[in-house]
Amino acid sequence: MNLELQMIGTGSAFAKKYFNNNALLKDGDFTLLIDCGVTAPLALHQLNKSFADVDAVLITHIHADHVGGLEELAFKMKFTFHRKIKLYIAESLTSILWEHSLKGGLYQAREITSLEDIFEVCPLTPNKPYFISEHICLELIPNEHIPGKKSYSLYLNNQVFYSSDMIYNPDLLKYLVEERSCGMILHDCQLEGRGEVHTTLDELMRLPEDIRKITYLMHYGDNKDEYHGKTAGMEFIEQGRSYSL
Ligand SMILES: Nc1ccn([C@@H]2O[C@@H]3COP(=O)(O)O[C@H]3[C@H]2O)c(=O)n1
Ligand SMILES: [Zn+2]
Ligand SMILES: [Zn+2]
Repeated sequence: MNLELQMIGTGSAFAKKYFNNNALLKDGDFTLLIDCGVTAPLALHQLNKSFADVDAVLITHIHADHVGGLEELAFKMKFTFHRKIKLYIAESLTSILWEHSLKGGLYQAREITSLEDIFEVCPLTPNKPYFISEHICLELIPNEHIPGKKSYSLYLNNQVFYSSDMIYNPDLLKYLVEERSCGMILHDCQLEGRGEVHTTLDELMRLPEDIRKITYLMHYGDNKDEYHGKTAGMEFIEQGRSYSL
């Protein structure tokens, strides 16, 4: 596939040791930022990067650890870099993102009155693949996360499933592996407590071995190190490290 995935953060929403669960997906010179949480500017800075290195941003759902850095990104693009990058987002979320999340901070008469004043908005229809660069094919898969709130997982190049935030859905994982040649799963992983809005480690440990073998854990809490060797063979994705896909 020849893509590189670098998690700029691997933490759960309120983790303090890890940044928000956001990623850079690189296809040669093209860099997609997958989610842009509150900590994204600092996370990039600590990797000697900045929003200047980002060519497009994709949003999976509207929670601060996934969109909270967009205000800074937008201001930087508009007034520092003078560049409009592509915003990939489910069509169902475009007006919600502006009206309920970004407008309060970004609105400026005659300058910024809509998402389109900042981004080249690319609304995506779920369950439909889109080539967004030469080698990145992206599909949004609707998932269950928060009651009444739309949120999406990603399926990359018909091979890699990126859960973003979702409750346990083993049937979806089995379907992707058995019917759609999925060879890698990056899954959110709540280490403790009941999985009311996320998937828990206990739930993932119930998956069949062939699925666990290709499952990597992300969006975890600060005490992740206590769970090394206690994950039924599933590896933790490491913040800052680059993975070849
Ligand atoms: N019903 C809810 C809703 C939200 N939350 C917490 O808030 C976080 C928002 O970002 P997240 O990454 O989806 O994780 C959520 C829960 O930690 C929660 O614990 N229970
Ligand atoms: Zn989250
Ligand atoms: Zn969330």
